[in-house]
Amino acid sequence: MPQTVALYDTAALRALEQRAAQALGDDFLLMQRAGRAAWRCLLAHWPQAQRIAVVCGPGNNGGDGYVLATQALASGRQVQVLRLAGHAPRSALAQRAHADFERAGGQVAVFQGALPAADVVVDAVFGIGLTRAPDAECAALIAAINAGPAPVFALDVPSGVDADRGSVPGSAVRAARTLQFITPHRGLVTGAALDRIGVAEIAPLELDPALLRSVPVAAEAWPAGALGDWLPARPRDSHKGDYGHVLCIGGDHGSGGAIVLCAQAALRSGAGLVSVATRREHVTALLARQPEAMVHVVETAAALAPLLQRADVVAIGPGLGQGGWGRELLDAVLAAGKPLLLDADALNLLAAAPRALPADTILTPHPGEAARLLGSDSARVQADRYAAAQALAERHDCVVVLKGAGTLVAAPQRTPRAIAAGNPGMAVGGMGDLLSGVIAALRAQGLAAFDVAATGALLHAVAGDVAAAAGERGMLPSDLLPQLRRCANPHPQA
Ligand SMILES: NC(=O)C1=CN([C@@H]2O[C@H](COP(=O)(O)OP(=O)(O)OC[C@H]3O[C@@H](n4cnc5c(N)ncnc54)[C@H](O)[C@@H]3O)[C@@H](O)[C@H]2O)[C@@H](O)CC1
Ligand SMILES: [K+]
Repeated sequence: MPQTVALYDTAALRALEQRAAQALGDDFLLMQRAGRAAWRCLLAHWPQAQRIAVVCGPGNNGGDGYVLATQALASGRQVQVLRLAGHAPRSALAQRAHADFERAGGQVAVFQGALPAADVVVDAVFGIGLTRAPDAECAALIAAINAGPAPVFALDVPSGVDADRGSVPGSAVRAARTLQFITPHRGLVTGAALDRIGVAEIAPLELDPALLRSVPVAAEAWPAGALGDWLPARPRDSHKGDYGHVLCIGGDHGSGGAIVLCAQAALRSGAGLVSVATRREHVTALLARQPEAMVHVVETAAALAPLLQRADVVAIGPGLGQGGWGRELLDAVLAAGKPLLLDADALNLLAAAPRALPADTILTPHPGEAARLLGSDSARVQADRYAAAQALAERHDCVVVLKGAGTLVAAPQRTPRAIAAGNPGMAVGGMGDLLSGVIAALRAQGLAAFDVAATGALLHAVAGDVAAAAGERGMLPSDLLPQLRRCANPHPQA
């Protein structure tokens, strides 16, 4: 069964590169391994390709490209290497790889605005050494790579993507496949990178695994297969009291749907009991839709008090609004000190009036909400999702689930986790309300806050992927409800 996957940052990779070069006695060996592994990967996936275009940059990523091109030449393929006028090989290793290519009879053309016709285009412009947004000339090269009909095979990183942050500071190559060298990069599992990377593969370059253990892990990716390791068991002699009582609070005037979805998701994720505290006008519709929910009219904090007492976990925010009603209920919830999840307008209320949160509170912001909590803007949050999630977790001493493509889970002093599941069909109103219910239900089943945040986000994403089999466009949050049940039971008993 696939487990979580260790992800590394570029600082760790640089350290590894140095140690590996020392161990090997010649740092060019690693580049040769990279270029050759890339050539084997190209052959494995595009065995019919005869015309190979290789676009090389000035650094060692370009060097990998020259090694690949030399291999392609030796195999008798038609090879066209090109680069920008200003991208002559700069590093000693790239110069060596370039010299080998020329010695083998290869020629390098300067990019004049168009790429040659090719069956595969190899992107070796920039790897982990990207330091700034590509300038206009480089952006034109990237645009030409993206515009062609040929599939793009990126070496190490789709050029223009920040391998640590997952952001695209200017323009970036959109690859069909990316072969990462040595380790998976932490940036390539979140944010804008996900729309550039295509199918991701790793070439470990025969490095001693002990070397890899000598550098710190920057993040952990949680793929679908990890879900079964984290979902709590359901003993055969258990009863509803063993699975906790979730209280969902929200649904101000005109916003009833959000709290219905939250409660339904909590029920479909295995909570023993689910209560809802909402406005009177939503009660009938909610009960008609979901009779298993215990629905309470709560117009004041006083009416909430007995419900809070009975709850094991509280989820507040979906459809809560930012008026007096929502504020009063949020204040009462914070004072109660129960295990807590804050979402949507509860987060906006917190941003407007910051205050201490109970230990292990879980926040589930989208980038806009995270930005409001940080006094920033969504573009800056998206420019470094890891940093934003960590800063928010530390500011409020809580667990943060930063939603969006490649959802991140962060907490103080913990290695961040990146959810390696989910799809753009989930970009629709109401999906976040489901996530609140899922996480609250799993918390009620006894998981610790940091683990429950990642497990819940993964369950939600995997259910989204199963539901998307019928089509991403037009997928609704309620389409995920039956899939939540299916995915929350990955090992049905015989
Ligand atoms: N780290 C490792 O262990 C290994 C690295 N290898 C390759 O080496 C790469 C890293 O090489 P480098 O450190 O030379 O970095 P890159 O080749 O990614 O790029 C660095 C070069 O590009 C320039 N540059 C950066 N951003 C630019 C921009 N926006 N516009 C114009 N020029 C820009 C820099 O000034 C520098 O000359 C990896 O991605 C990988 O492909 C492999 O050879 C195998 C082993
Ligand atoms: K590249």
